[in-house]
Amino acid sequence: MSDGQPITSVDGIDRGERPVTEVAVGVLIRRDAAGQEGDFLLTSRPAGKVYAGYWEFPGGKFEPGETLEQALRRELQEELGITIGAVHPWHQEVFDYPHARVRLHFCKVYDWTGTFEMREAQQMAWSNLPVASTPVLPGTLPVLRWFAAERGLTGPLTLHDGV
Ligand SMILES: Nc1nc2c([nH]c(=O)n2[C@@H]2O[C@H](COP(=O)(O)OP(=O)(O)OP(=O)(O)O)[C@@H](O)[C@H]2O)c(=O)[nH]1
Repeated sequence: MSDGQPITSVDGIDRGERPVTEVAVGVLIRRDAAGQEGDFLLTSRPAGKVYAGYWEFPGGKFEPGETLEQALRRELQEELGITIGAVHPWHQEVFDYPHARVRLHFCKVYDWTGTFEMREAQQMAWSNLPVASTPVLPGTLPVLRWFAAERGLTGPLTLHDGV
């Protein structure tokens, strides 16, 4: 189920009703002195996970009883070693992958403390459009579209994916 939200199938296959896994995703953004949004942080998926090596925004699944903010705070601490400040929910999307149906709760984050540590041996890249770190996860592409719309950009979203 998806609570009536549109579902995007990554491969065009309709798998019918499936349980939805809630995922908290952090879109960390650097702002300039004037407060304008600039680079955003992408991380690569660690070896051993589905879509290993693909680039995404850091985050992960809610644990039982967690709120969105709690899940995001915990995931970014666990994966990156940072403590985030305010969480700004931005967009939600439901994606149907062969391995799972996920509802991605994308949140903007502008403030954090601590030093970035790649605790899952992933890579990180401060990025801007068009994104050079490819391939990106299918469920990550909409974020690049939203950035392009907000920033009034019409060119390619990535340098190598042909999108
Ligand atoms: N973190 C993250 N996950 C995404 C994004 N886009 C997207 O489709 N996903 C999907 O959301 C799910 C997140 O699961 P995950 O494996 O990263 O979560 P986790 O860290 O809790 O993993 P684990 O507890 O299974 O090890 C995956 O199915 C992943 O393919 C994204 O931008 N960021």
